[in-house]
Amino acid sequence: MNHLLQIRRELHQIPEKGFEEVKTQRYLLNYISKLPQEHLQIETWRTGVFVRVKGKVGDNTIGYRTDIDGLPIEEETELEFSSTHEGMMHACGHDLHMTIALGLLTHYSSNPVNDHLLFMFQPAEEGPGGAELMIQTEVFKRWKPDMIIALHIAPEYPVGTIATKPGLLFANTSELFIDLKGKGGHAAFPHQTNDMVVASCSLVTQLQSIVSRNVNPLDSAVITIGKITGGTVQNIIAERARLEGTIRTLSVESMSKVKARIEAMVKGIEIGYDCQATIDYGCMYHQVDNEEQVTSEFMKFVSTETDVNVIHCSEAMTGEDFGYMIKDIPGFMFWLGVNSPYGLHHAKLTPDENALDVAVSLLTKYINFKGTA
Ligand SMILES: CC(=O)N[C@@H](CCC[C@H](N)C(=O)O)C(=O)O
Repeated sequence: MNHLLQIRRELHQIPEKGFEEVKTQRYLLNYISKLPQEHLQIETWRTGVFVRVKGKVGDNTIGYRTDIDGLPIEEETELEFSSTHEGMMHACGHDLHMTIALGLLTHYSSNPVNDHLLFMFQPAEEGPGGAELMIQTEVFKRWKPDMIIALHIAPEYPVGTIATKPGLLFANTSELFIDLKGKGGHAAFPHQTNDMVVASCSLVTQLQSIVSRNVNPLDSAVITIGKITGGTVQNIIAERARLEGTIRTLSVESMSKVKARIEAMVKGIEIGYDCQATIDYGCMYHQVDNEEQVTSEFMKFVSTETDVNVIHCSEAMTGEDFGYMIKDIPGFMFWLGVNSPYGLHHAKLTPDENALDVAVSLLTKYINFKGTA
């Protein structure tokens, strides 16, 4: 079997939650330990790994980041190499992202370029967020890259397509957890209670008006409530309910505005339903803002390649904590076409593995170009 396929399939079987990527880290370290070590320096950070490939001249450092965590989804692909971890799946392509990073590292471990390369295997992209913490480490500061690259698989594009743009690519995100506490009681005596199922339904409905009525129609925002829990059994009025969701905005300012409106509505629910509410914003990610010059240069580079097609895409409401890595260091992220009928975060996501060779080959050419310039 093709070497990259084998890595991808082995990693696919062991998806783990953010900061619990113990087997994944062991797999990565074991793989890296078998590469020629002469040019490599390896450091771990929590469940992540840094690998530096010392350059031949070594004034500059090119960073390459992959995320390594999985998602709490029960896989339904029926692939023979499906997840062996119940209720967990690599449903956002991080198994492919890691494989591509290992493919590049394998090549550069015996073929270093002039520049140093820094590979970052970053935990917890799906939450609670590893990038912001990883760049605060002493190791990152010591090996600080001058530019950083990352990719994300794109199920909607065919294999051989790369899509990106200079400037804003991914949105600002904030998780959203709202807990409501009222007064439970007998289903037959609603007048003696404050029903948190009714309160939560009303709140979910009200939240829908924020994007349609409070955000400039020429701007964009999303409020998604992905999970509601409340109550205990069908004939008891629920004392508690919890809403879990996420907020997405295309500007930092809109995020503050959306949050202010949510807070006002939650206050209204407290008064209207005589209950107590708490809001927790969980993890928040800074927008992915591709640096204009390096992204344009990359797109131009890809356009000269005959076997890859580059598209100037629109920004997306997805979030990525990679945004923190390129906040102060020039860099970019791009979409890699993997042609899956099912999208990201879907239990039947089946990326076309031919995209692995496309990415490794393209990025090897690009890093050679940048790293020997
Ligand atoms: C690429 C991608 O799908 N990223 C995730 C990031 C999630 C951040 C956080 N857990 C949240 O839900 O806000 C995404 O859902 O866009």
